[in-house]
Amino acid sequence: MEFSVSRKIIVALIILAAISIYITFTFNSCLVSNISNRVPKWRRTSVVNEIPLIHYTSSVRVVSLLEGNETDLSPKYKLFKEQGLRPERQLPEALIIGVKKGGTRALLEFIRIHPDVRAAGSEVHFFDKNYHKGFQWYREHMPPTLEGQLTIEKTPSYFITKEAPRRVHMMNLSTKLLVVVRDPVTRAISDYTQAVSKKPDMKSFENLVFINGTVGSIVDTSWGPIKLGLYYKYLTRWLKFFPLSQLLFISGERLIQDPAIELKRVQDFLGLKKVVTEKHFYFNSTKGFPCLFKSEGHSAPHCLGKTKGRSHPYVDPLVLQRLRDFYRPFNMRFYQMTGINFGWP
Ligand SMILES: Nc1ncnc2c1ncn2[C@@H]1O[C@H](COP(=O)(O)OS(=O)(=O)O)[C@@H](OP(=O)(O)O)[C@H]1O
Repeated sequence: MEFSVSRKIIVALIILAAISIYITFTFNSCLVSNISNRVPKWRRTSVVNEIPLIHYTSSVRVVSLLEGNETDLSPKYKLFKEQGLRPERQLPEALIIGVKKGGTRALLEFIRIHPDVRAAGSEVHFFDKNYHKGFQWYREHMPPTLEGQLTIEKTPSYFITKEAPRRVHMMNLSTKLLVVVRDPVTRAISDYTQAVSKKPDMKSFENLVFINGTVGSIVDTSWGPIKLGLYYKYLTRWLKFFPLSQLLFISGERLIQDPAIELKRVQDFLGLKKVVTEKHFYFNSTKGFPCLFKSEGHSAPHCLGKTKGRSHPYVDPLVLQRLRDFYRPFNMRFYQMTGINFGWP
């Protein structure tokens, strides 16, 4: 009898437990389904996914390596990208500061063949016209480089800009300075040729060289093409800020006759391995100038553009002689200052 009572109690307890389990389960499922139905569809994705998304978008900016004002598609640059290297823009360590019409473009195009050199393509005019824009602006105009690569820029007007030596010194007192110089008489004619190509109604060279326009009278040193040939004067300013050993003078004449010799001097001066050699050049008889077998931008042989190596107008030999006599003492002074006899007539 006792046994049957306790059996009834156990059965009753089991039934009670089963009922309570059923009620709890049903209630909870209703609750869960209710909550999920109230949450808008766009929120029903996993919260775990949202965290990294927000994190990446807010803290990591995906910047194209080509971002900036220079679109650099050079083979050297593409190679860096392919290798997963991150080049950065640096202020130049070397500058081609002049002289205008000396052969500065040729020098830049020749030296930039070197794998350890990267150059700003166009003249940046930072130390003369754009100085107020600041060094950050200047850096942004430089090409991206890898560690160990040298950044170079050329703006020939730096040589004659009064404030340029102090400004370059302020940027980096170790800046290496390259100056391509050329016989000031030929340089003046080259300068005039460029000016007359833009303004065809200009007076003749002979007319502009002399103060009252007559051959044999006083040379007009206020006329830009003449004034710029007084190299000693501009060099004096640079030597107030830089030792002579930090400047390399390249002969514009030899850069045409034997570019490899001048390029050897340039590579030594810049502390570069001798990579650019005679193998890179050939003489193009149509152009009348040395040209490159290949370079950064071209894989085929090519010469500098039409504005380099223009034919000069005929100039009266008397005027030429008068100008040579005028420049001689100033050239001598320049030879003494640099320790180089450039052999100008
Ligand atoms: N390889 C080669 N090809 C063409 N031209 C050459 C070369 N090497 C030196 N040059 C001489 O460079 C002169 C132009 O000088 P710049 O480049 O300094 O001119 S500029 O100041 O940048 O306008 C340019 O002057 P012009 O002959 O009066 O045109 C050339 O004589």
